[in-house]
Amino acid sequence: MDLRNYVRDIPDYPKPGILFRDITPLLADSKAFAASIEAMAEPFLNSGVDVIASAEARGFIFAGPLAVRLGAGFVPIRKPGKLPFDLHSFAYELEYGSDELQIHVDGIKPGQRVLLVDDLLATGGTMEACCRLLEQCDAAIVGCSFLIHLAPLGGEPRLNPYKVHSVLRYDSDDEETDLSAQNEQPGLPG
Ligand SMILES: O=P(O)(O)OC[C@H]1O[C@H](OP(=O)(O)OP(=O)(O)O)[C@H](O)[C@@H]1O
Ligand SMILES: Nc1ncnc2[nH]cnc12
Repeated sequence: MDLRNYVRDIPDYPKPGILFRDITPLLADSKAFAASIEAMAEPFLNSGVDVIASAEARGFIFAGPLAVRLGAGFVPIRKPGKLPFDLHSFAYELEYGSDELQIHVDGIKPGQRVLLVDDLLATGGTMEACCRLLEQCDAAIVGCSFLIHLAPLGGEPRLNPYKVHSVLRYDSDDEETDLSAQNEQPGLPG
């Protein structure tokens, strides 16, 4: 199944010059959604993941099913004003302006093995903030798993030294690579 066929490109959204990768057609198709979860989980099946952590909102869509698939718990990372207990916070710069993410101080126990999940890696600002929050929790970060990686936006180096896995890599606005297909054997169904 070619998951690229389920990602819709919307030019100039949410502002001129941005090519928005719309995953709603993929989410609406049960087989494409299930294949996405499987491909995001695959490198981490034997990694002893205790917890999936993810930032709202689109990350949550993938984090819940991945937690079930990997036999792990789920811990939310949220925008300010959403979590009720004591918090770790991390403020970070976006392309324009700044934002902040938070996690409960007891969401992750020191040493727990955590996989971070999001739908898409662009500049890496969101996932880098998640890494900093997990470091405040003394978590053992197993890696970061994405459905989509927009490689030209330079997010991956910001996640060093952590393992980064993505299912669909886009190297330019009109070129895409299905990384899962690179591992398939020619002639075998898949
Ligand atoms: O790598 P970055 O440049 O940080 O961009 C990636 C982030 O952008 C999107 O979230 P968005 O902030 O649009 O919020 P949403 O999940 O609520 O739609 C996406 O879901 C990632 O979390
Ligand atoms: N180009 C893009 N498409 C969809 N979501 C995004 N989040 C950040 N950049 C994005």
